[in-house]
Amino acid sequence: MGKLILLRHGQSVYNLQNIFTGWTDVALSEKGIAEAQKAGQILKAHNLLPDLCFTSWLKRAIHTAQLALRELDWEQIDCIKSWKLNERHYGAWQQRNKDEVKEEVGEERFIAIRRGYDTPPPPLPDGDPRLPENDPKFRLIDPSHLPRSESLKDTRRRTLNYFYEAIAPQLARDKTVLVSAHGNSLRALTMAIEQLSPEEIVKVEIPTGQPILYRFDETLEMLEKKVLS
Ligand SMILES: O=C(O)[C@H](O)COP(=O)(O)O
Repeated sequence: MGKLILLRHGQSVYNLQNIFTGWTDVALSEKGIAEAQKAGQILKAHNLLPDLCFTSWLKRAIHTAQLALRELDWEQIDCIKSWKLNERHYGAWQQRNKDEVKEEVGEERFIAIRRGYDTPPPPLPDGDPRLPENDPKFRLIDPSHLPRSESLKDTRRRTLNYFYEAIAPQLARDKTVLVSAHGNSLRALTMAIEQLSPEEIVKVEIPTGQPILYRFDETLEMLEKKVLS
């Protein structure tokens, strides 16, 4: 079995401003660029040269992969992009300040939605300019698949389908695979890989720009997890 490296994008400009991002396509901050470059240096120090990479359709993840691979002097590999690795869709919370939302809904509901498993944020209403169908980037996707809000459970369904369909076969071919994605799309994958319960996933935070290495047995059971530094 190959090796899997999960990498959450570097800090984005919305992370910096404490704003819910979800499918909003924002750039990396200066710190985020430095974190992505550092991730490449960390991979180099551990002698980890990916055979191929996967990213979402969002530029903070795409740029993180590119910056890390440039740092590794390893830009020739294929980078396959899928919207199924996008961040969880944060519904009507997208583009809103996290503290203001917390104040409005109360801490308990805020944590249940933000870190819990099956409660989505309120969905985007009809006609909202933040709806994915208004973003030309998503014009090729069947509109019935485009979310208006997602729980972690919804995010897990699409990321895990993609994992088994596209990523796991590469691991079975002994490839070293880099996946550059997002806090919650990676929490969804982590939950499945580490077989965590809905109660356990509440406490899991994925740091920006820090590669996480997994090794598996022949049946894709996790053998080892290492947070690389
Ligand atoms: O989409 C976002 O706002 C962030 O990427 C992740 O947000 P969270 O840590 O609040 O879930």
